[in-house]
Amino acid sequence: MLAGTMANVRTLLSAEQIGARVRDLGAQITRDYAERRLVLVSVLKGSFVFTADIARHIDLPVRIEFLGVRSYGEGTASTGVVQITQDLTRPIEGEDILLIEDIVDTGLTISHLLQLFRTRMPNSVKVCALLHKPARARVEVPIDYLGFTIEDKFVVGYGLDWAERYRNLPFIGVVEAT
Ligand SMILES: O=P(O)(O)OC[C@H]1O[C@H](OP(=O)(O)OP(=O)(O)O)[C@H](O)[C@@H]1O
Ligand code: HPA
Repeated sequence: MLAGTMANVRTLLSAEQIGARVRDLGAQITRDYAERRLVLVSVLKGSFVFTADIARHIDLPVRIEFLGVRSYGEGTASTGVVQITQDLTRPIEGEDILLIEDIVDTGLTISHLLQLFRTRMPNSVKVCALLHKPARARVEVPIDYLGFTIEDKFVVGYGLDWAERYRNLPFIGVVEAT
């Protein structure tokens, strides 16, 4: 394919479907975290779109932190090595942490982050993921707030990339072979 040309992407979840689910998740989080010290930790880069959307449906004075994590590189399979590329800017001791993930695929990233965060003495750590791909799970991880369970396909859009491209698509889709 030519650089700068959009591939054929089959829609799996439309912008409307995602929007409705994100609104519901935000309302649920608002109810569950009333009177608590909620910190959303956006697991970059993939979660930047989901974080921006869900944060605006949480009616609480949340703190938002960003954590840079990478384990896929240019390919479509996890390297199994979870690399922190940018850490939080403040301590999280005593706070209620909600990790915001675009996708739980093998589960290796979230599993690593849960272990890391528990050493930092927060009051609680929970997981909010837009997508879950159970067919590829290599470790079981708890997902406290889940948007959608999806089939075993490599997906792009709404923050998710393929070799750093397609994050800007407003829907979630599968790249079709041409
Ligand atoms: O459950 P897993 O198999 O660990 O996969 C999930 C992780 O993989 C992706 O990140 P990636 O390493 O591609 O970095 P990116 O968010 O910068 O695209 C995604 O954003 C999740 O963080
Ligand atoms: O299906 C996927 N798409 C994009 N990034 C990913 N990281 C894990 N799984 C995926």
